[in-house]
Amino acid sequence: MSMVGGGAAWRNLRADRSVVDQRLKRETLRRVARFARPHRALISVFLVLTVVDASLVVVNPLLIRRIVDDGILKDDGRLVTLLAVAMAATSIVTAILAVLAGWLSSRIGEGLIFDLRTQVFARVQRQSLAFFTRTQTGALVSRLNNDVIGAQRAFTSALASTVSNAIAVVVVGITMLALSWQVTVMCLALFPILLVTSRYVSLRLAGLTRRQMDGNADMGNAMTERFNVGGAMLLKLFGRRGEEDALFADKAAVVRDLGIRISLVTRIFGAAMMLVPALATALVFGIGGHFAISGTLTVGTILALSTLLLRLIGPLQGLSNVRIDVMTALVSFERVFEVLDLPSLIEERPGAVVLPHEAGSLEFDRVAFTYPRAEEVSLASLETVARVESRDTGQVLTEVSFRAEPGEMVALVGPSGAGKTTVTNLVARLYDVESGAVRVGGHDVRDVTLQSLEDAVGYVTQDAHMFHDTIRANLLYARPGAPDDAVWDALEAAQIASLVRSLPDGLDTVVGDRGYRLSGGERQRLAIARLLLKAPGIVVLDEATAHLDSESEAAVQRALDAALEGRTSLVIAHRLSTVRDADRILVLEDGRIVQHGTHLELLAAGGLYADLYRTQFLPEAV
Ligand SMILES: Nc1ncnc2c1ncn2[C@@H]1O[C@H](COP(=O)(O)OP(=O)(O)OP(=O)(O)O)[C@@H](O)[C@H]1O
Repeated sequence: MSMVGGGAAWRNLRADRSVVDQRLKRETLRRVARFARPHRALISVFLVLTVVDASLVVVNPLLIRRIVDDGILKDDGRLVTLLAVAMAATSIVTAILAVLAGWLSSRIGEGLIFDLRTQVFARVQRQSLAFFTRTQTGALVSRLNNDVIGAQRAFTSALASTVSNAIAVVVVGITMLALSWQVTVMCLALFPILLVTSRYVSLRLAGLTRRQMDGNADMGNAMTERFNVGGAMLLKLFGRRGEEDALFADKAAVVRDLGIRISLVTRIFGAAMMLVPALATALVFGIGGHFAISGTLTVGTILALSTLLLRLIGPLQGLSNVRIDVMTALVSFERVFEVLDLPSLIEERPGAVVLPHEAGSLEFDRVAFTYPRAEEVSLASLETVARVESRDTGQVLTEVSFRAEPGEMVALVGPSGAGKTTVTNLVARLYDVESGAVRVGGHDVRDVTLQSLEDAVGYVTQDAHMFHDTIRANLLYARPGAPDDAVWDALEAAQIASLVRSLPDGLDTVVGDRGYRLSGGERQRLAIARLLLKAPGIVVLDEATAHLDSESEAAVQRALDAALEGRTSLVIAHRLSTVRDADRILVLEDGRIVQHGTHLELLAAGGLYADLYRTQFLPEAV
């Protein structure tokens, strides 16, 4: 048992036995085989090496027997030397085989992890926005990491240990029986003790380990929630240090107590692992010794038997857990497949047409919309991840119809929660309508390719996200390969060039999470520069509500003028200048358009717009 060490046995002990009760679908096995296909040459070589290595396990005990019986006891010095050299050679070959097999196993395993990871990433990336709003992405990522690694084990540890253990048990068992069937049978009678103990321990450990993992997760969650700026601030503002200390101590105590129990159970198992072979060895020498005295066994045979015995324990114990090992790996595969099979709410229709880049008009035709519920978008098996929420948010948009001709600006106004952001989300299919249609350039957005739609529509949101990367990389995200001239032109038009020029690293300044901290206004102007590089036909814009000082306000305004110039735009308006300039204003209330018209028309008509004007737009002007 040189290749698969005790580590596999330990992992087995901690494995969750409930997996064995799961019914395995034939389709899963077929898909697993499909995943393994590209690696089949490596897997075959690996298996051959494993078989050779497992068979070599009996060579040295047999050499010991010869060395004692024919060499030492018969005073044959030459034979002793020869056999000792043979023993050393066997050990060296075994060591080389182990290294080779380890290398192959990691190539297979890592190759498989790579295949699974890249496919899962691609699939998750193509999920609809709803999936990300409903799923705790951090938990999904760690869960998938574990499952991908669990699945990989099917091919390395599980496969290797099963083959190698089975071969070792057969070869060692036959050799022992051939040497002395009486002694072998008596020794084997002791092994059930080992198997029963290992079963008991694994049952206990599986439960305890699961609880410990839950406890650790609980503790981790408590820390991550409180050790970020938001959580830490809440804690300070409410002066809850004492209670928080006590709560955390409770969680930590659970982990401590479980740690002690796990260690105790582990030690019981360790003691049994030591005791059984020790008792069996006593039997070999006790009974074998008597046989030797009566002349039916040689001394060398007894020594060979006792050595073989020790090499039988690991494989026997490993085989008793094969089912769990294989099933655990396959269940991991199933979980990964589940993600790979997860349909996205936003899929491209077969035969979708390419939307022309300059597609100008935008039309909402009797649009109704309800946000999807958690169970519609997240994974059932990720029940701890998907926040179960049965509450239906109800219809958010009802009968929304309007049209923006090419080059027109339509402004959306309305009280908070009226559905303004929701309307903008439907333009680039971040969500799909429930009924009615959204048309861009006369095409229903569901009939065009996602790529061409995403190219035709550009967004600038209030809190424009930047990757933790350089300004250049963030801008080129909109148009890979754009020359520096184009980047600077966009920065100029977005009124942010002088700031970038003043930074020591210029375009190579790192922004985004933990990068150079941009102010709200700067961030929005950078986002506008990104949009200008992309140069979409339609622009969706959520104006910043945060109060900018008059200088950056003017800069943002000039940047916006550049961004909207000659483009069809849908703007969530927060500024008086925007509503004044808009070709049409839509007043939303509770998901319905209650008024529409130009600024002057609406003011004259009175009603909600006139109220909003007085409370929202007018104070800004004074
Ligand atoms: N991801 C979501 N899932 C479920 N409901 C949502 C989601 N996003 C928004 N809602 C709900 O939809 C309604 C409209 O929200 P929306 O964000 O479109 O309003 P808004 O007019 O943009 O408001 P504000 O001016 O405050 O940003 C709200 O009642 C809100 O609770």
